[in-house]
Amino acid sequence: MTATLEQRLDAFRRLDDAKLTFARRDWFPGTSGNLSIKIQNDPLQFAVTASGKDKTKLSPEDYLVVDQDSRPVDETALKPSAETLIHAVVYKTFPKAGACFHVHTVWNNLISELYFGQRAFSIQGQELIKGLGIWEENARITVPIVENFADIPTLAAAIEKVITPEVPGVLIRNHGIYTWGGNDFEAKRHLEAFEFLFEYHARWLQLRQAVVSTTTTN
Ligand SMILES: CSCCC(=O)C(=O)COP(=O)(O)O
Ligand SMILES: [Zn+2]
Repeated sequence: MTATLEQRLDAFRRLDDAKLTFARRDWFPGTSGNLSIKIQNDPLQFAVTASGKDKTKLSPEDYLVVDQDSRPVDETALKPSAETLIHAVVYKTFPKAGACFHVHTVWNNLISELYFGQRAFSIQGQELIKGLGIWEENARITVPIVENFADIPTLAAAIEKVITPEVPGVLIRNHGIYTWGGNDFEAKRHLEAFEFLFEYHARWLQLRQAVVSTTTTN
């Protein structure tokens, strides 16, 4: 069965909301980023941003619906995001995922490069970890980091190997983050929590270094 017009319009409207919210935060520099909302599981169909668009703007040609092979469901001149395969991997790996968001920010890029050697970024004891749906005392999270392969099937396969149900995100080295959730509200909350944790940690390293330099030179 294919998605109804009502389902598509609802997904497009939700994508508009998420897109404008993230655009206001400058989370789509240079047309980067892509967003999707799942419409149905069996067979998989999801609405995804069209490739190369200015994501700070709204137009009638912003989204299209694709299938489990990342192919458009309808005849269209629009091209799905170049990274649609990654969204498909998320939905196939986690059938309960209902939305998947990808942004490039300075903070997520810095953390992805700083910790690429360990292939993971870990952080503990931060309140915002609860924003990821993890409520245990003094929780520690580990976000996997993959190489930024130019070949998207290779990148998608690398992501498929490292994503886990415990932590709803993956960093791509010097590229950005993919995060997901049961619906668009949850995926947005996860993205905001990740970005807070990345920025906090990067700023903490800077401040700590500044304090160490001051105390050793005085
Ligand atoms: C100029 S950004 C390079 C491609 C990318 O990483 C991205 O997120 C946007 O690609 P899309 O095809 O979804 O516009
Ligand atoms: Zn990207």
